[in-house]
Amino acid sequence: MANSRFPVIEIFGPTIQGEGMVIGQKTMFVRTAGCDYQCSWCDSAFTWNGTGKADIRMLTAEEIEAQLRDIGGDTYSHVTISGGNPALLRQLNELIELLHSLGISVALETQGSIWQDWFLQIDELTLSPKPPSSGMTTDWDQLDLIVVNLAGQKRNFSLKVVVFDETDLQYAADVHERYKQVPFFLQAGNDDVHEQDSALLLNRLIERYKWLVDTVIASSELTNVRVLPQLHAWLWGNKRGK
Ligand SMILES: C[S@@+](CC[C@H](N)C(=O)[O-])C[C@H]1O[C@@H](n2cnc3c(N)ncnc32)[C@H](O)[C@@H]1O
Ligand SMILES: Nc1nc2[nH]cc(C(=O)O)c2c(=O)[nH]1
Ligand code: SF4
Ligand SMILES: [Mg+2]
Repeated sequence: MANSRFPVIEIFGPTIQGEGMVIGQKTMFVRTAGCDYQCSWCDSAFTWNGTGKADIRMLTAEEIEAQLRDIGGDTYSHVTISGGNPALLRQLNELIELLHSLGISVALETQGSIWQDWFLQIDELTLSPKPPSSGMTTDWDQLDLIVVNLAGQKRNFSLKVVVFDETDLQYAADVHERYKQVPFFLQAGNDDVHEQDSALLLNRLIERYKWLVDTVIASSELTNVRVLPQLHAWLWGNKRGK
C-alpha cells in the first residue's frame, strides 16, 4: 500500500497549461511545497519562502487524487505536477502510478537540479534551467545526467528557459547549443509578480514577449526554437490558483 505523504500547497483547475511544450492543454494542477532554488523573480515564492506555510497539507497520493476529483469532477484527463520543485519528493511515483491507473496523463515542471527515477514515468516533462537573472547557478553535470537519462529512454521532454534580458538570452542560446536535440522553448519573464492590476500587467507582459520575439527573430544562434508567453498570466494576471 503506497502511503507516503507529500507537502501539497495548492490543487487547482481545470485550467489551461499556460507554458511550454503542452501550452493550451486542459489540465489540473498539483503544486508541491519546497524548492532547492530561490529564484529572484519566482512567481511561486510562497511555495518556499514561508509565506504559504499555513496552506501546506501533507497528503497521500490517494488523498491528492480524491481532492483532484472533488474539485475537477469528470472534467479532466491530464494533471500537471509543479511547485516548488516536485523533484524533491522521492516517492512521487506513488501519485504518478495512481493517476496513470485512472487513465490520467501526467506532466511535470522542474528546474533540472535533481534527478528522480520516476521522471521516466512522466508523460510530458519540462526541464527549466535558470538563467543568470534568477541569481541561481546551474549544475551542468546534473542537468547533463537528467537529459542523458531521459533521451536514453526516448522520453517526451523539453527544455524551457525564462528570459528577462540579453544575458539570459545568451544563457538560453548556450543551453540550446548544449542540448541541440531537445525541443527548446523560450519564455518571456514576468518582472512584476506582485502587480495586482491585471490590465497594467498584461501590457507589460505583451511588451516583454514582443521584445523576446523580436530578439529571437534576429538571432542566428536561436533558430530551431519556440518563443512563448505565460498564457495564464495574460488571462488572469498574478492570481494564484489559475
Ligand atoms: C514556478 S516554477 C515551478 C517548477 C520548477 N521549480 C521550475 O522552476 O521549473 C514553474 C515555471 O515557472 C517559471 N517562472 C517562475 N517565475 C517566473 C516569472 N517571474 N516569469 C516567467 N516564468 C516564471 C519557471 O521558470 C518554471 O519554468
Ligand atoms: N495555468 C498555469 N500554467 C502553468 N504552467 C506552469 C505553471 C507552473 O507554475 O509550474 C503554471 C501555472 O501556475 N498555471
Ligand atoms: S526553481 Fe522554480 S519554484 Fe524554485 S525558485 Fe525557481 S522558479 Fe521558483
Ligand atoms: Mg505558475
